[in-house]
Amino acid sequence: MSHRYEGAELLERVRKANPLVHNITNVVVTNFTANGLLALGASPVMAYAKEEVAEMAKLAGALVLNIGTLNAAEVEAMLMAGRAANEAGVPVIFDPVGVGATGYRTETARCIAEQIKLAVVRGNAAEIANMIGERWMIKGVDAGQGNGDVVALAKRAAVELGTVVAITGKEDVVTDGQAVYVVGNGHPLLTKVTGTGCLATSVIGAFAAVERDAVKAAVAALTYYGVAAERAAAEAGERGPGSFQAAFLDALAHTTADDVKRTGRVEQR
Ligand SMILES: Nc1ncnc2c1ncn2[C@@H]1O[C@H](COP(=O)(O)OP(=O)(O)O)[C@@H](O)[C@H]1O
Ligand SMILES: Cc1ncsc1CCOP(=O)(O)O
Ligand SMILES: [Mg+2]
Repeated sequence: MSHRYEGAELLERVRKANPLVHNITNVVVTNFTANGLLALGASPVMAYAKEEVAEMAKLAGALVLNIGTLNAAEVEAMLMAGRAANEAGVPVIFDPVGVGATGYRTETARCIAEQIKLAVVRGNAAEIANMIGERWMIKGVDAGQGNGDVVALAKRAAVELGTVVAITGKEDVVTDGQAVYVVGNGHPLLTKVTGTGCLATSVIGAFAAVERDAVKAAVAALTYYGVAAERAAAEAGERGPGSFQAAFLDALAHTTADDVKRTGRVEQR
């Protein structure tokens, strides 16, 4: 069964609603994330101070937490923002960047997952595995993509974490532990531009702001994202990662619901 059409409709809903997405993210990807959300048609804000995060999270359509360059003050702010979002019914999306690489990242990510009700956790296969104490190879080395185990991993993680899990890679897997969707769109050049995973997480946030079914939101977001990447690669891929990055921002703005309908590849497993 295909959810392409529903996904296309969600893209239009995001653009109509222009949802505020509150990001507490890392220093590497901040500008790219804001520009990517603007290109999509959402409204980004980055706010980190403990004096204001709760207020901002309550105002937002979604809260995105990303531990890419974490430190103690930021983690404290994430927990405050997460609690406020939970109280206000604002969906919280989590990107466990680099979990498994250091004990601090692993402990922090698990603490956030325990204390905050998360709508979606989005990471690569190694990060999601390490979230649930399974030791997969760290990014840069094949973490199991293509051998079918990613679906099983995503289901185990969704059950254990009690949330929707999205594992990205050559194919993206989205599951709540029961229904499983695999998105085939994307392009290898995405792995040559830093922040494309982090931006994918924030784009899921924008879709979750307009769709409370987190599986639907994540599938629609990642399909749109992959379709835009294919368009950018066709436009500028020959020139390399720099041109691709600019073309990708343009494609995020220009990809329409109709493009997603025509070229989105979503499969239910
Ligand atoms: N080999 C690949 N082919 C096509 N798309 C890919 C490939 N690897 C990753 N992607 C896409 O790149 C984006 C970022 O995913 P990923 O690289 O897994 O995140 P991260 O940077 O957090 O590790 C996702 O949209 C994903 O679908
Ligand atoms: C390079 C780097 N180092 C800490 S966070 C970060 C960005 C990671 O972004 P992504 O996971 O989207 O490639
Ligand atoms: Mg990442």
